[in-house]
Amino acid sequence: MSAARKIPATVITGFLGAGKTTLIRHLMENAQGKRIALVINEFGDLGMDREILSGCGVPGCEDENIVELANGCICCTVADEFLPTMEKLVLADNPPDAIVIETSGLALPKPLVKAFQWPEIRSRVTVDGVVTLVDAHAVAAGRFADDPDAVQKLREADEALDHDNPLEEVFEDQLSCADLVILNKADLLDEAGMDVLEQDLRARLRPGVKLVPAAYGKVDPAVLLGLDAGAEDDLDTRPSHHDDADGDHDHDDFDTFVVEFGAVEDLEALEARLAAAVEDHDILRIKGFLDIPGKPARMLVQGVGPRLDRWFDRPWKAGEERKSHLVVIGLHGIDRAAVAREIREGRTAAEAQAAPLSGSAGAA
Ligand SMILES: Nc1nc2c(ncn2[C@@H]2O[C@H](COP(=O)(O)OP(=O)(O)OP(=O)(O)O)[C@@H](O)[C@H]2O)c(=O)[nH]1
Repeated sequence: MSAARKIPATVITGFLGAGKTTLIRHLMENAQGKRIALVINEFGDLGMDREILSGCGVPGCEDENIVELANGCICCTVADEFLPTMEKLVLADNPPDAIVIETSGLALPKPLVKAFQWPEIRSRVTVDGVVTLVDAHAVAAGRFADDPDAVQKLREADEALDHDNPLEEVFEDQLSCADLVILNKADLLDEAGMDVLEQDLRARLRPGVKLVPAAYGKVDPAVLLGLDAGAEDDLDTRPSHHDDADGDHDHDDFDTFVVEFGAVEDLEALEARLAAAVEDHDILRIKGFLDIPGKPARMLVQGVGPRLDRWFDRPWKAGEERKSHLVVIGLHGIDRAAVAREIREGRTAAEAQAAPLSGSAGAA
């Protein structure tokens, strides 16, 4: 097969909650007849993004059009999961016009691009571009930067400590691998804030990489697709914190788990408990569904750092178990039992007294 007929694959990367799923939904809504296959690489075997997309009702987002790679690190499952998935897509009787891959918000994109160098894939697919979404609001708020005081305290406690910030590393790897950067959540920053952010980020990008501001991932598909980067052929220009890792790297910086509970009678109280849990623990992301009694639809909950969004996404299906369950992603070592208890029951009186909440939400 000639290079000209390779299927273009777009890698959508970006930290947890930057807006990848939202952008993909917008892309599918505006695909204008282009047949796009979706591959989703989740962190942990939880299937939440697939569930959110297939529940959004947009043509092209049906469950059967989405392939999920359940292991958060694609480079470790290349042979078992990624290659067979890609082969199935490209060898189908009616192969897609384009492939869009949503990486886990904790994934390093370079190993994924590297996987396209495997001979079985290279002859049929090319990486059209790595599109990195940035949560402009979170970055401007310094969420990926080290807290200098905290680092100093750690250093004082342990001279030998090699302090790497896993958030910063993932974020920088995603930037330095980009062919295009979308500054998403522009609605949450003013123009001056966006300008400062743009200047700061530009210094961390490869030369010539464009920054495009956006709200809710509303970017013209013509801007996202057709970058023609052939990224698998110029990996050397995309530095990574893990270049020296020799394929042997650590997956243990982050933990993910599910908290299940019953129908939610008092939504405001739950929101206050979630806000308290986010403040008390190293929680990076919360997403899931709630059973609200008397409502025919399930409620989708999206928490990114301290921000919490919620809306009804689709009616419960006939025979579907109505349940409330939230996926929590946090830094490694997070106290799962304490988080689950706080979400289900709230802070204990002693906890509330020991650390009054800084936000507007009070402990429930
Ligand atoms: N205000 C605002 N919220 C946004 C924007 N884009 C996405 N969101 C919200 O941010 C939350 C996370 O969006 P997602 O699209 O799920 O983010 P993601 O990058 O796919 O998240 P992970 O898969 O967990 O990494 C949701 O509540 C979205 O509605 C935006 O431009 N502005």
